[in-house]
Amino acid sequence: MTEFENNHIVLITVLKETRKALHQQLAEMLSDLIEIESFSVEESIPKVFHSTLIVLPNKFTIETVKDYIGKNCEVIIAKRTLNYENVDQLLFLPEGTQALYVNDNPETVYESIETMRQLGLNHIEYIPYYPGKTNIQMIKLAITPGELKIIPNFVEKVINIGHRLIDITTIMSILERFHLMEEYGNHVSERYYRKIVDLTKNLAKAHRQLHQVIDSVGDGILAIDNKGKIVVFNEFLENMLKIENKHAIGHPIHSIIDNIDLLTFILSNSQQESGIFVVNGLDVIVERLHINDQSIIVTFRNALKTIGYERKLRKEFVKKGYIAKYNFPDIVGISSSIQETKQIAKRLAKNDLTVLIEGESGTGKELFASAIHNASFRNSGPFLAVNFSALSDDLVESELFGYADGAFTGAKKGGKIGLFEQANGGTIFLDEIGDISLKLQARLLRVLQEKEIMRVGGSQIIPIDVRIIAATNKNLLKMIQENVFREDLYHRLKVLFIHLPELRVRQNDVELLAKHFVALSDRKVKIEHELIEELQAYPWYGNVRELKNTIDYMLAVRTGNQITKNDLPNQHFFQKSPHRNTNSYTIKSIPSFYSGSTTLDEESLFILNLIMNYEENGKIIGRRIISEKSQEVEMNLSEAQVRHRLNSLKIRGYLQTNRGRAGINLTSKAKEILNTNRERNL
Ligand SMILES: Nc1ncnc2c1ncn2[C@@H]1O[C@H](COP(=O)(O)OP(=O)(O)OP(=O)(O)O)[C@@H](O)[C@H]1O
Repeated sequence: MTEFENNHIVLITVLKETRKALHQQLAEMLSDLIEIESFSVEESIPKVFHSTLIVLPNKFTIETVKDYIGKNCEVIIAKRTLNYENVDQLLFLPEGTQALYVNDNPETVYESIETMRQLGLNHIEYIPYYPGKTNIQMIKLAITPGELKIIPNFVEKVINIGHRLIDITTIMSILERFHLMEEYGNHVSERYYRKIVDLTKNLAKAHRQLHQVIDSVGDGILAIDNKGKIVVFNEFLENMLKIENKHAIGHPIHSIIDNIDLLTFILSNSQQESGIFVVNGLDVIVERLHINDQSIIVTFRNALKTIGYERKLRKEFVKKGYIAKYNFPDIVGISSSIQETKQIAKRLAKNDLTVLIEGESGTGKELFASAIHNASFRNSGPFLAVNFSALSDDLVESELFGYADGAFTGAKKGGKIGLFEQANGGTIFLDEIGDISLKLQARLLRVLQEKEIMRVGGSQIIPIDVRIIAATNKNLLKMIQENVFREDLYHRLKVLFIHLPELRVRQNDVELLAKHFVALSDRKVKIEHELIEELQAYPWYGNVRELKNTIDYMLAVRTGNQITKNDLPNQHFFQKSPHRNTNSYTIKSIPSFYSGSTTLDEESLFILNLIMNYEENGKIIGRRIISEKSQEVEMNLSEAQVRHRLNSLKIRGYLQTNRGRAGINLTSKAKEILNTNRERNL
């Protein structure tokens, strides 16, 4: 799957009006999280988009706009729903009113009429109308979702119910695509429901039919007025709670809900605005909103069925299954650094102590953990890989430690066995250990010290026999200084230690790895020699995983039996340097061959600038000085990294080594770029 560079989406529509309406809606929901751009064919679309998440208002638009959708784009076709805010205008029409329903194509016309009927707005007789329709009835009243331009002339009165809105599941898909779901999903859905809630307030005053609007929402909705009486109780909730609406409306909330925890939650003013409860045997996500400090609105979603993301996250949590897939021979690399690391890891495998693996993302931490397990005496036991970045604290805790019978509302009967217990006799791999809360750190420390666990809400001590391998791509020492990681836990974890070298300091592994990944998919494909040189010169901030993704991409787009420089993805594909905000250079971190223009990554630019300064002052500069200077701007390049950069700059024609004198010289190509950049920065 392509990773897009920024949280950025482009909405493309045919008509300007649709663009404006949907842009406004997306902006209301998402603008603080995602940058939204929008274009319409009517106003003109300025360019072809690449590596972009494109949102289209319906499937008919694809054909019209397909030429603007370039390489590596992903398209989300929005699901649309009636704009509930505006339908109240229809309620006051007398029974049997005839109205043209006007939209731009037959399919949406019939679909919308169906939705209107489902909403209970069937006191109106809808007559389909769309451009090109034959057999037209001259009706004087028209209803349209924003398509004012195509209303036929004979119509005298138009009710514009506004453009159909993008529905919540599409909004959630967008969030998920940028991995924002876990953190912001609730928050955004709250905004969405708030709209509906505002509507409910109007509705209460208006017409009983409006309840059907509320009923059409696929979640339970309950509203309570300032006296604690129920004012809205929709059909979904009737089914969920097995209580008829007429027995709920007007009654105090406590006469309807007898689950004390749920009731307390609904009526409390606490910060927590959502929780998981068991309602009639179902796991339900309940969200609470206070409106004007007086009324309360509560939504009930079936945790497993509705959006289903909690379950997905759980799956993600134990994402790699229960078997260790990799062995030491699967770890490819001829560089001395990787060879040495493998030797050390093999020795550690024979031991049963805790291991901490440190390394940037994509350097192969999980690969090593798996190989260590397989080479250890525990290899016939389970290997469980858990990733801490995926779930909330409470869920992590119950997943890891399990819970006792009746531990909390929603706890399954008989309790649940946690991952530590499941890993008994084997190894548990705790990935992204730097992401766990201090509370969990304390629990984990106890596991390491005592080799025993206690289930959440339980009192029984359960001994466990599990080897722990932890991994981090964060600087735990720095986190200790910042008081967000416990020092005692760090030492317990780091009994044995492996550091995995970044791919950019083992340039000589690139060729072998590239060939390895090609071979994994199709042995017959060759790699062009020049491409290998380009790959070796690239800094690979996403390490081996990024190289693998790049090769996979090229294998997919190649035309012949060889992958070449022409198959390289464009610049947005690549992960940026983590240092990209630490200095003020304007030229971004993409080497020239990827962007097609003369751009340089910040580190290379920093090095070239430094060499120029030294040259201008008649001084000689070497690797050590460059490395030291890089520490001053927190770029922290080791001498090996500097050597690698210098080589790469040489290959790309920015540097030459002058045999007559010691040191390195800039080429005219480099000087030109640096001078332009200086002018730009002035
Ligand atoms: N030396 C290697 N030889 C072969 N494949 C490798 C090597 N190093 C990494 N890989 C591959 O690169 C990908 C990323 O590796 P892995 O998941 O182990 O990285 P990681 O350091 O755990 O990443 P993260 O910190 O992001 O979880 C995997 O597909 C893995 O198989």
